[in-house]
Amino acid sequence: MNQQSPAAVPETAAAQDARHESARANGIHIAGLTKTYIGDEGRKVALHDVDIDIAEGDVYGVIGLSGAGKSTLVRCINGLESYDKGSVTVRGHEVGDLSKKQLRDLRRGIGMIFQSFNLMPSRTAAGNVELALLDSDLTAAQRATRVSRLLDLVGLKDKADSYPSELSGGQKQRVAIARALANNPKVLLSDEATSALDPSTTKSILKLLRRLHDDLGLTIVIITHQMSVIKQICNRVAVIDHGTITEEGRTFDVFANPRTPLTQAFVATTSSLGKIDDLIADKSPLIALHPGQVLLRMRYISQEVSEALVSHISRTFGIDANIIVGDIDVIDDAPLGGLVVILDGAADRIEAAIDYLRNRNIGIEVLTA
Ligand SMILES: Nc1ncnc2c1ncn2[C@@H]1O[C@H](COP(=O)(O)OP(=O)(O)OP(=O)(O)O)[C@@H](O)[C@H]1O
Repeated sequence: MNQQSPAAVPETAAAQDARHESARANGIHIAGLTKTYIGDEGRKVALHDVDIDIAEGDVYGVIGLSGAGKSTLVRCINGLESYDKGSVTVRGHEVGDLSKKQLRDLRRGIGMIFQSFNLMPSRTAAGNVELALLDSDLTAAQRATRVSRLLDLVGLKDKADSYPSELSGGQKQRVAIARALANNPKVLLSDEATSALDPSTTKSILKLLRRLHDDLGLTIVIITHQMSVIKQICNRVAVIDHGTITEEGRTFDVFANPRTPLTQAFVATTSSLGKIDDLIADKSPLIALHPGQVLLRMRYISQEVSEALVSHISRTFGIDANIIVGDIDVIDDAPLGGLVVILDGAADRIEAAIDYLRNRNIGIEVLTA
């Protein structure tokens, strides 16, 4: 395993401390955050004891199923929702302690984009972007120059005079991004911004966000229920389940070694290795196991090709290893290999082979035994 990508090197305690400090000073630091709603159906704990450090410059993903608490988290970050307990600091300011005016200033420094774009149908693309500047000290001419520059930034200069009804979903989201960047925010919150878009438009919007992140030094928080979005753009991810963070880490690490069943299910949606779950559910003859055989899913830092890994364990432990599926992902610029195999041999030899793989930092899931 001689992969040299930074993502392949284990995260050190010093790196974690540095992230923590960056989150507190210039990013988003969330500690012990608890939010309860009191509604017609009684009390509903939407967030429970949430801790998250989003360092300056992160593209940080928060993924969860519907109702997990993602939007509540975003609303706590930009001060639209109060919280019962804990702390939310954005660029060093405790959101819950801010006055109304300070909150307005905070929100000006946080751009937001949504699934539904939230554009005014009666205003052109330029008019929608200009809306975000009406509170500023800029003159009409200065606003027009800035709007034109923003539309250029998102690749829509020629659509300045088009109305939302004349734009595609991807173009509408570009207008919304231009509007979100109008006041030079340091932070951009994206709440399911690509959920209504087809995969290729999603890809182009994520590419745009990545470029804006790189060029403008933005910190971006991506809220999504799609692991493919996390895979394409985020350097770090938190999995939220029923208001609790169940897994958190570098995107590469989470994909290489998903720990909880929910995260494993999310990861499975993005790779052909996930197809094996359908084969199991369908009781496919392809993976019908004889007594003593074990079906194994492995994820490993690529470079070491699948065949080499498989022939090595076969030779060393005197077992047969049959490859069912193999593929390579690229996550946070680092390749991640995956393989599903059936192991066949003496039980203690198979166990020794699995121990060997685990000790070599290969993510292992025994699917059926
Ligand atoms: N204003 C409210 N009053 C009462 N309960 C609420 C309110 N807003 C959200 N909830 C509940 O809090 C929980 C978290 O909701 P939230 O909208 O944050 O989840 P989500 O992960 O964003 O879901 P989705 O992806 O469906 O938007 C859900 O059970 C929801 O029903």
